[in-house]
Amino acid sequence: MTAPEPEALDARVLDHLNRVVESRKGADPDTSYTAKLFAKGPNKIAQKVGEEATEVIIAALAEGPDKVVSESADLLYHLSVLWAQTGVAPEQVWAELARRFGTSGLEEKAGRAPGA
Ligand SMILES: N=c1c2ncn([C@@H]3O[C@H](COP(=O)(O)OP(=O)(O)OP(=O)(O)O)[C@@H](O)[C@H]3O)c2ncn1[C@@H]1O[C@H](COP(=O)(O)O)[C@@H](O)[C@H]1O
Repeated sequence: MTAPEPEALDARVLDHLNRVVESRKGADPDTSYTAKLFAKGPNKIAQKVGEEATEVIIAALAEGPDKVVSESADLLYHLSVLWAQTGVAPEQVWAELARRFGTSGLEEKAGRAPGA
């Protein structure tokens, strides 16, 4: 799959990335990093998401905005692999984000069951 069209260089790039990631299921691990991650399994994929999240934190606290950009891209890519591996369609995440519009985070927190 080729790069997205220039007019899609906004959040739609995530949909393009997710399709590329899905297309790597069953691909040759010698020619695809994504296929290699799928072959290593859920523990490795989850570990990579944790590592990349930590790298975003380090970038934000000590390395500056350019590094935040590149580490965020690494995190979103690995999250895309995790969604594909767990059978989550990106549209489910988009729908959940959309559902939350109009509800303040403070309001949502106040409505949680005790201890949740
Ligand atoms: N966006 C990405 C992307 N971001 C980061 N990475 C890879 O993620 C890895 C992260 O680097 P690390 O140093 O943390 O990982 P590592 O030490 O090599 O890995 P481990 O030893 O921890 O497994 C690097 O190999 C990066 O190249 C990505 N690999 C692929 N993509 C996208 O996925 C597409 C398909 O890639 P392939 O599956 O490799 O064809 C690419 O065209 C890109 O669009």
